[in-house]
Amino acid sequence: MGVQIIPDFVYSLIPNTLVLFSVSACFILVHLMGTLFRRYKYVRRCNKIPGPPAQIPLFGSATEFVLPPEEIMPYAVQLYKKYSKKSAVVLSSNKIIDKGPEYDYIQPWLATGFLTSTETAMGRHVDAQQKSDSDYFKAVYKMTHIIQARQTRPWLQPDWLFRLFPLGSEQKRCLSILHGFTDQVIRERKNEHKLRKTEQQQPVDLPKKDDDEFVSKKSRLAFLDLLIQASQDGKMLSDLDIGEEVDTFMVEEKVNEELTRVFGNSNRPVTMNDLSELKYLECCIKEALRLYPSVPIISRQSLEDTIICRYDLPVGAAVIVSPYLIHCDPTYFPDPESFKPERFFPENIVGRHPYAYVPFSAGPRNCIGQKFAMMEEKIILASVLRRFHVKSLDKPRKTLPS
Ligand code: HEM
Repeated sequence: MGVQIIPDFVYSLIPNTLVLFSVSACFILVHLMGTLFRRYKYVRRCNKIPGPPAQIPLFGSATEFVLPPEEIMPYAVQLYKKYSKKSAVVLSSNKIIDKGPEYDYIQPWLATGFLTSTETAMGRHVDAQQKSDSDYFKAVYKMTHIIQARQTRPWLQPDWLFRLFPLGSEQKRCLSILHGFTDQVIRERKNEHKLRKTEQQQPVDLPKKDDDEFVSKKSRLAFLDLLIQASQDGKMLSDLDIGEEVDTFMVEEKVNEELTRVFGNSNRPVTMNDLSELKYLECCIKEALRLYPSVPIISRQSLEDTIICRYDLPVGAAVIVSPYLIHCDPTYFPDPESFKPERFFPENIVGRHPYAYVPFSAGPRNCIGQKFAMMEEKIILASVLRRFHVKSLDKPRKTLPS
């Protein structure tokens, strides 16, 4: 039987290791207690702000939003109706100016390619609407789902922890599809540019493109007869459906009248002067941004302790402002679900709360591109509507989530 000899210095190390271990454990414990106590004080301060009571101590109301993505907005509407008794101006504050952490989860996708990879904006057609099952289309939806999940579930928020969950590997897979597509688009566009350069060096007589014909008023009116025919005595389209189509048509008609007044029958490009004339079109764009704000939720984080509406908001608190909810508030926009460009006529905006309409946010962190965006939309819409009669295949939103 062999005898194992343990050197003396190993014995001398054991008490030292024990001491080190105990000191570390104490240190961690004290640190943990301190963090929990700070968190307790923080949640206690936040709980004085009207809102749903915390379900799990120390989590505050964060767990309220651990819901399937499609249920988040309807629930937010309920909370808004219940608790939004006072209007507080958060967006103009210089203390609540930092972007909230909710944006971090969009970063891996948006920062590296989302803006350049949407559909036909880059001149390449994804065919997503026809091929709704395309990998790209699925990846877009999956990514929005993952972002929402991370925004509402604290355990998915630290990057290292998120990577351990199946959603972490799912995100990796989606990003490789989305970025792969972007890279391909850029490659193709570069090749096209190269080709065009070569063509320019060897000029050829291209056949002249036919001028686009305006859709005549007569044929636009025939559209109504078509609707009535299509209704087949209410079997295909109800009176309500026809009514909606007629409302849409009336708006279109007004836009078309304005376009005809400004451009006549000319096919000339849109000028800066024209843009200031297209007042009704501008109201239509504003109304569309009211009902369907591109940024439905804005998140901010307070830089220091702040008082809002007499409530104490501790430093670091996340504040969510929802243009989507504000825009649907009947206090500011009666009959909020209806598309009524007239709401934005100068006489109708008199007296409206200056923060009741915030599709471009407001205050010190508002959208720096809003004038450009409005001009761009006007030019594109004017150019398309002068030549085509457009009909959405999507039904307008029927009812607000209750
Ligand atoms: C209809 C089109 C657009 C809408 C609805 C829109 C809306 C918004 C909103 C709501 C914000 C604030 C987001 C937040 O604080 O979380 C924002 C920020 C911003 N937008 Fe836009 N935007 C549009 C087009 C543009 C364009 C065309 C540009 C650039 C040319 C642009 C540049 C920016 C920038 C740089 C910010 C960040 C400002 C900051 O954080 O200080 N936007 N936009």
